[in-house]
Amino acid sequence: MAERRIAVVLFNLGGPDSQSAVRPFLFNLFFDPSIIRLPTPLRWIVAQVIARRRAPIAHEIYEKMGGRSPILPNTQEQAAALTRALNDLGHVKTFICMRYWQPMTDEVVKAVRDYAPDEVVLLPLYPQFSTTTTASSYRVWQEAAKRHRLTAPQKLICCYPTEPGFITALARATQAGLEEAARIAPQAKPLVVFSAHGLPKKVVDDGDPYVAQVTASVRAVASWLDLRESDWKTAFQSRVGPLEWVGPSTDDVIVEAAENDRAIVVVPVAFVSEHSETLVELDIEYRHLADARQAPAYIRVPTVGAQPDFIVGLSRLVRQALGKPESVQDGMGQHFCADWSRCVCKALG
Ligand SMILES: C=CC1=C(C)c2cc3[nH]c(cc4nc(cc5[nH]c(cc1n2)c(C)c5CCC(=O)O)C(CCC(=O)O)=C4C)c(C)c3C=C
Ligand SMILES: [Fe+2]
Ligand SMILES: [Fe+2]
Repeated sequence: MAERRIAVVLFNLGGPDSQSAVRPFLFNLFFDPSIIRLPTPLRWIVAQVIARRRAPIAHEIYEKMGGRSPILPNTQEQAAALTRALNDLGHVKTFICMRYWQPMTDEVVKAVRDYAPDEVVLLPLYPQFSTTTTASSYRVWQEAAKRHRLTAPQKLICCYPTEPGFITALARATQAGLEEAARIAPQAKPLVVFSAHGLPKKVVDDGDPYVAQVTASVRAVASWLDLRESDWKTAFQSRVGPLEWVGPSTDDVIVEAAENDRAIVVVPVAFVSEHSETLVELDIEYRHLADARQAPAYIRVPTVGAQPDFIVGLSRLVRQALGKPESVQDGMGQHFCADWSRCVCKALG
């Protein structure tokens, strides 16, 4: 019998690969109706205006990382590790599909169609579901699949905020961060600051489950580490634009912790690889805030990246979606949740 051909598609955000890509990347982001909820002609104008205004700040951010985002090479490393973890399943090929910069959806859909898979598994590199990330990637994927006649059965893994491999990888890295803080500042009480990308408050009020799922991830890590409530806080970073965003903001929490002589251990809980939000915002800007207030320690825990526990977790999700023993297919047909009892991702339907 011929080997089953499986395509695994990793959804991620993407990032500029040169300084000249910064403005078109920002335009793509702000032209997304999941990010700016306006009708098309107006959204096009608004996206042009915001991209032009934001470009100088974004240029500075990417300059600090050598003029480009490392999100693609980091995602490629995860893709290679995941392919190895799935090689017993048959002929498995992993594709990367970025939302706002290359490789983008049309190109990837055509590559997947040309691979002629028997099954396609769509795996967002966003453990927590948001209308602004997973749902946005999924919508443009479906549109492109129709356009390019990709007809193989497709399954979306919607979210996995408490997937054990993800939680174990994050908890182990946090444990190492706490040990480092104790070595640098043995006298100081540590505070673990779980930091997630924020969202406009209106998006959450309209039913986006992202913040609830971030909270589920945080509680799972805190419980793995046996932390007390006073040992940790959840905070939200990367605010852009004039709207009110969910809080508390990571910078405020860091300033307060530093002023209270806490040793700060920052854990990125919604990013699974390194990019501007970790390497610049957390490592440079927020470290500067902590140093200026003489925090006894400021440790930034690395993202889970290609850590074996995380990759095993991702491979488990793919196996579940392919209908292997522990399949958790829900009532929505093609949609799979790692933990449906906690999942409120009906926003997808
Ligand atoms: C959990 C992941 C993310 C959510 C939710 C999210 C929502 C969101 N983002 C913006 C605006 C920007 N995001 C930018 C960069 C960026 N965002 C994410 C992830 C989420 N965004 C990542 C991984 C990155 C890094 C990309 C890279 O560097 O490779 C940027 C660009 C950088 C900058 O100018 O600060 C913007 C702008 C909004 C408005 C939003 C929800 C409405
Ligand atoms: Fe973002
Ligand atoms: Fe779900």
